[in-house]
Amino acid sequence: MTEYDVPAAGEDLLRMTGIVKEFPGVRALDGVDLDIRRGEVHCLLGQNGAGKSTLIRVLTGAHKPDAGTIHVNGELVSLHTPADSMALGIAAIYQELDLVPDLTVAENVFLGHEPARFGLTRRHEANTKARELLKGLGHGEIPPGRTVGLLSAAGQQVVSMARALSRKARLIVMDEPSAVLDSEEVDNLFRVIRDLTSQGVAIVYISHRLEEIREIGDRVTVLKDGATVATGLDARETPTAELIRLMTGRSIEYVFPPRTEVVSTAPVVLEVENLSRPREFAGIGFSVRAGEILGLAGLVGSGRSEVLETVYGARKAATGVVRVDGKVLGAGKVQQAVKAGVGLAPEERKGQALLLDEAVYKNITVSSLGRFASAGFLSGHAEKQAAEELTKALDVRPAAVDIPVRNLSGGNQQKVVLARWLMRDCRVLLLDEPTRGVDVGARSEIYALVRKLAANGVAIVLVSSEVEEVLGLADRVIVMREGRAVHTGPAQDIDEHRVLDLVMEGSAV
Ligand SMILES: Nc1ncnc2c1ncn2[C@@H]1O[C@H](COP(=O)(O)OP(=O)(O)OP(=O)(O)O)[C@@H](O)[C@H]1O
Repeated sequence: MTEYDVPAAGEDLLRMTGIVKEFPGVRALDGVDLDIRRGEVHCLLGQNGAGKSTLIRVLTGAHKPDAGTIHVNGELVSLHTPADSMALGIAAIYQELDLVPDLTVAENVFLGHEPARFGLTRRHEANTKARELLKGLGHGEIPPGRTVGLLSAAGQQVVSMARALSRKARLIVMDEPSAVLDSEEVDNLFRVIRDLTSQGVAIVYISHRLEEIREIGDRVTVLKDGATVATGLDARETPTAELIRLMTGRSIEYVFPPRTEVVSTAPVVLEVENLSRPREFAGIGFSVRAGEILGLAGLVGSGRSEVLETVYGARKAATGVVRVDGKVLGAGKVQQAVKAGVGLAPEERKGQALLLDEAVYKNITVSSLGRFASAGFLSGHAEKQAAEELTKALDVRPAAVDIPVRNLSGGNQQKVVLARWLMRDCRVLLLDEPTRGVDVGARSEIYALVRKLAANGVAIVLVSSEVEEVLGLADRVIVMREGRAVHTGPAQDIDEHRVLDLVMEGSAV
C-alpha cells in the first residue's frame, strides 16, 4: 500500500484545547478538548446537535474557531483553510461525499493534486496509481476510468478514502461511514481501518451505532452541548448505559415499546401482489392490516427501498398490483397514492426533502397544510403549535421551530423530515431507514411514535438496515435477498442470526 508520514511514537498526533465556535445565536462548540494518538481509532460520540460535525469542520479547516488552540505533532498550527489541514495530513470522509460526480474515479482521487508533484502527467499513470489504492482498500474491482456518479454510495465512499490515502493522510475523520454500507461492506471498512491504524494512521470515527464503536474503537470522547464531557474512555470496557448517560445526561432504556396485538379482523389496508421491476425486484407480495407494522429486512441493494418507492408510485411497476383500502393504484402515479393516504419518508432525507431556508415548523407542516386552513386562511398559530409538539417529542435541538432548517445538525434535520410524515394523516406510512443518523435518545422516541401511529390504525411498512430494529419494531418480517422475498413470517419467530443467514445465503457464489 502507500507509505505514510507518521509522527514519532508516543507523541500525540493532534491536540485540540478549548475550541469555541459560535454561529449567530448558537454556541456550537463551547470549549472542546480532544487529543488523538497515532494509530488509534478515536470515537466521537454525542447526541444530534452536540457539535461533532462542527468540531470536524474546525479540524479540516472548513470553520475557523473563535477560540482555542490546535497542536499537530506538538506544534501549534492554524487551520484556516481545508488546504492547511490537508498539508498536515488531515483528511475527512463525510457522509455527503465531496466528490465530483461527472469526473472519473482516478480524476477524483487525484483532484487538486499538483500533477507535477506526484509525477502524474499521464492519465494512465493516474489510473494505475488509483487502481493500486483501490486494491489496497479491498476494492480492486472499481474501474479507475468509471464516472464516479455511476458508483454505489459504498463505492463512492471507497473513492473518497482512496483520495485521503493518495494525500498520505495520517489522520482520517470518518463521519458516520457505515450509514451507507451493508454488513459485509462494514466488515471490509473495519479491515481497512485496522490496516491503516497498524501503519500508524489515526482514525476519528463518528457513529451513532454503539456496537460498532465497541468493535472498532480504542478510545471514546463524548460531546454534549458543545463541550467535552468525557474523554479517553475505553471503547470496549465502558458500559453502554454509562455512554448513554454521558451523551444524554439521563438514563434511557434503549428498548422497543411492547407490541399491541394486531387484531386479525382488522381491515387489510395495503395489498401488494406480484410486484416486479426488471433488475430490481420480482414477485413481491404482501398485505398489511390497520395497526400492523411490516418490516423489510435485507442488505443494501436487495431491493427494499425500490419496493417502497414502487408502492408509492415514484417508480413504475412492470408487473403487479397495489391496492389501498381495496382500490387499485395506478402504476407510477404518486398523486393517486398520496390521495389514497400513502406517505413515504424516503431514505435520502437530507437536502432532497427539506426546504433548507424555511423555518423548522414550515418544513414539518408543509404536507399537512389543509389541516391548518380555516375559512381560506392558514392558522399560523395552530400550525406552529402542532409542529412544536412533534419537535418536543422527537427532541429536536435547538427547540426553536422558527429557525431555518439549514441551521440544524444533520440528525436534527432527519428528525424534522420524519416529523413531517408523522404529522400527516396517512392510511399507509412507508418508512425508509427512519433512524439513520439519529442518536440513541431520539431513537427510542421514534420507536414509540411509530408504535403509536400503528395503534391508531395506520398500516406501516418499515425498511431498516438494522436487523434489531426490524425485529424489535415490526409485527411481521419479510427478508429480501437480491430482489426476492426469501422469508415471510412473524417477527417473534425469527432472530437476528437467522435473518443474517438468510440475507447472506448464496451471496458468496
Ligand atoms: N451554520 C450554522 N448556523 C447556525 N447554527 C449551526 C450551524 N451549523 C451548526 N449549527 C448548530 O450547532 C450545533 C452543533 O451542530 P453539529 O452539526 O456540529 O452537531 P452534530 O453533533 O454533528 O449532530 P448530528 O449527530 O446530528 O450530525 C447545533 O445546535 C446546530 O444547530
